[in-house]
Amino acid sequence: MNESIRTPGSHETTLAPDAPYGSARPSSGRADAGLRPASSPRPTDHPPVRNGRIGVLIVNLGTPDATDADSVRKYLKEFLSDRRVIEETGLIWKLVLNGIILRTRPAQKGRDYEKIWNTEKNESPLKTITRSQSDLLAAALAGVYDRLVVDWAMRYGNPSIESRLAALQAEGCDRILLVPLYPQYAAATTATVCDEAFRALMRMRWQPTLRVAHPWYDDPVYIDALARSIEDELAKLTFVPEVIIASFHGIPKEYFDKGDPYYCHCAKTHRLLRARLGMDEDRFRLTFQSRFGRAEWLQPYTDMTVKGLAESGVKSLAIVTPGFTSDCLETLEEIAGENAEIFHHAGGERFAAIPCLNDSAPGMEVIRTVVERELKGWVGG
Ligand SMILES: C=CC1=C(C)c2cc3[nH]c(cc4nc(cc5[nH]c(cc1n2)c(C)c5CCC(=O)O)C(CCC(=O)O)=C4C)c(C)c3C=C
Ligand SMILES: [Fe+2]
Ligand SMILES: [Fe+2]
Repeated sequence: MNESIRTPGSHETTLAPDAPYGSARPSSGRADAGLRPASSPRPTDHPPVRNGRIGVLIVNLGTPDATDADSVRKYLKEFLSDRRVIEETGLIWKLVLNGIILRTRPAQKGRDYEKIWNTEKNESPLKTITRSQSDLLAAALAGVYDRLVVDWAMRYGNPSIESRLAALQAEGCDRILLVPLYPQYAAATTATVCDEAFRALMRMRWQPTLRVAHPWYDDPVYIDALARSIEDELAKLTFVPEVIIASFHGIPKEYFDKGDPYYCHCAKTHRLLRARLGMDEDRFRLTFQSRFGRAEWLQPYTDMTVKGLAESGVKSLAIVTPGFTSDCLETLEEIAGENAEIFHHAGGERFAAIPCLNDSAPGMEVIRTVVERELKGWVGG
């Protein structure tokens, strides 16, 4: 198991059938005894199966194992071959993916990952933070519930969802709460975590019962945690930003047109957070970042907004990224790096990127609230 696991020790039970399978004592008294042909084989007991524990698996998007082009290519190939992410599956897309994207992007992105890499642990910040969230969640719940095992996985790359579900099952978890770490639902993020988990279950004889956490885009605990963290971070700055942008990862506009609720979830988070911070729409903006490919994505785009604000005379700007549960390439490199540069080039003077909730106390309060709510009926009274 990962380091984060709390092992409840003696609480597991080892399940064996109440009587040897196929026991054919002539008058066993069992209701089905008469149904078994006299000549039926008599296998021995099935192997002991541990059960009775409850698993919590938190899952984030994924990240390459290293910054070299081959590692990034492997990660991007898995990611961009997911039909929940790129719905286009035609020959032209396959040619573009294999002939252009996977030839050029891995080296480029590898250099970007190098800028933010956690050299001490030799892994990306997304991995470091997700592991820490799992460890802290396990510690917070340790004294409250027995029989609980907390673990973490990545949708793409390692540790895989399949490997951690198998590990939880081997630990005796016959009920598992899956927590895709996305406050706002999108098919490209939340649904693909569920797809992957259920694909793993397809290969299991005795499937654990699975629950999936509901997205928490409008949860008062989440909105309050964001607001408190933004207020604290703003108080640390040497300037008061004229404008604050709430930048969410985008999706293609076509996915929204087809019914994905992601835009609505982001818009609601933004509206509630703006109200909680007491700011008007000019001061606290909603934008979408990380556009990929040439199709239209959700608008307004973050980079164009940042440039436009600087060009129109805004000198100080802060960007928050409430859709990311932890800092990653998209916040540390794209926002704190690229967008800071765009702002300064266009005439801006003071720029701040506000950290994500990460494994901070308010951030952990959000994850813990979501988990405890979803565990109701499985634990406690
Ligand atoms: C937070 C929600 C996210 C949504 C929605 C999302 C949609 C989405 N992403 C891509 C393409 C890429 N995203 C990449 C990185 C990345 N994306 C998210 C989150 C969401 N993506 C995170 C947390 C990360 C960072 C991972 C890390 O290691 O730090 C990348 C990889 C980097 C790159 O090559 O630019 C791609 C590609 C699409 C196409 C999409 C919606 C359809
Ligand atoms: Fe993404
Ligand atoms: Fe809607």
